[in-house]
Amino acid sequence: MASVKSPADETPVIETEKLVVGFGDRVIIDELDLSVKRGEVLGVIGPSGSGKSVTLRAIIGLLPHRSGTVKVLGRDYQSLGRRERLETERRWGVLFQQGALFSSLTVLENVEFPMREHQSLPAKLRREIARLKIELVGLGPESHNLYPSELSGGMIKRAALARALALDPEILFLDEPTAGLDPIGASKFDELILTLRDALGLTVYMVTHDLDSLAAVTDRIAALGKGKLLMVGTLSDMLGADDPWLKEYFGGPRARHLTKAHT
Ligand SMILES: Nc1ncnc2c1ncn2[C@@H]1O[C@H](COP(=O)(O)OP(=O)(O)OP(=O)(O)O)[C@@H](O)[C@H]1O
Repeated sequence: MASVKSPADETPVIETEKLVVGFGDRVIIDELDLSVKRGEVLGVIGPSGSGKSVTLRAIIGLLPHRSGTVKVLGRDYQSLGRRERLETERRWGVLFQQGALFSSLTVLENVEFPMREHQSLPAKLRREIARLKIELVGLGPESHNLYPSELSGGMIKRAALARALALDPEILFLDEPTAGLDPIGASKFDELILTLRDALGLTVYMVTHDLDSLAAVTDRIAALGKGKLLMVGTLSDMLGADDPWLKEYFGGPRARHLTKAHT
């Protein structure tokens, strides 16, 4: 299990306090308190539409919040000036649901992109670093000059992960990283996340619906429901939860093997 050798300590690197996010007259996230410790992998689950992606986007500053605070690496992002924001953004990498690679750039150019934006490195060095990141995520050199439309789903995820790692982040945000992958591809991706976490000391915030991924990768799980935190705890805690949605989620036929392994 991931939790056995987790290097997590108690310092929160992501912290929301009474976070409220809404659109028009709809409140999507309602006074959410959530904290992620350094070095841990937190899985975020919840029914479709419960606000998992909205929370992620609010934490990384892509969505404004109405009230409450979001602190990442000890800084309240919303109160930062432009320069400090850019400095903070360099310290995290994001893997969006569909990969969000630039379709007009090759894999190599996509991975170089954040370095172009945030660093002033000589072109040769930038290219060399991009090659290393691509190798790190398990893509071969034959992928370098391919465009996103020429990649398989698994390759897109890996290329997007290489781009998320381009600036040597401390935190990795993953939005459904294994969605759309076949079970073998998904479990390889899980292994990759754990290897990277252990090798690079990353903190990982992972939104997922994937039960196997939750079991393989996470140290703790936060369950959202109707904009609130239903529960936070280990997989074993989740398997013993009283909440009706959690009972159904972890008690359903797809979760039976987890129940056998963890209770
Ligand atoms: N830009 C937006 N404008 C208006 N409403 C939005 C916007 N983004 C998200 N929402 C609404 O916020 C709610 C939560 O969306 P979110 O994408 O966070 O759900 P989710 O929990 O990630 O769902 P899923 O598991 O299906 O991906 C949904 O009702 C969605 O319609």
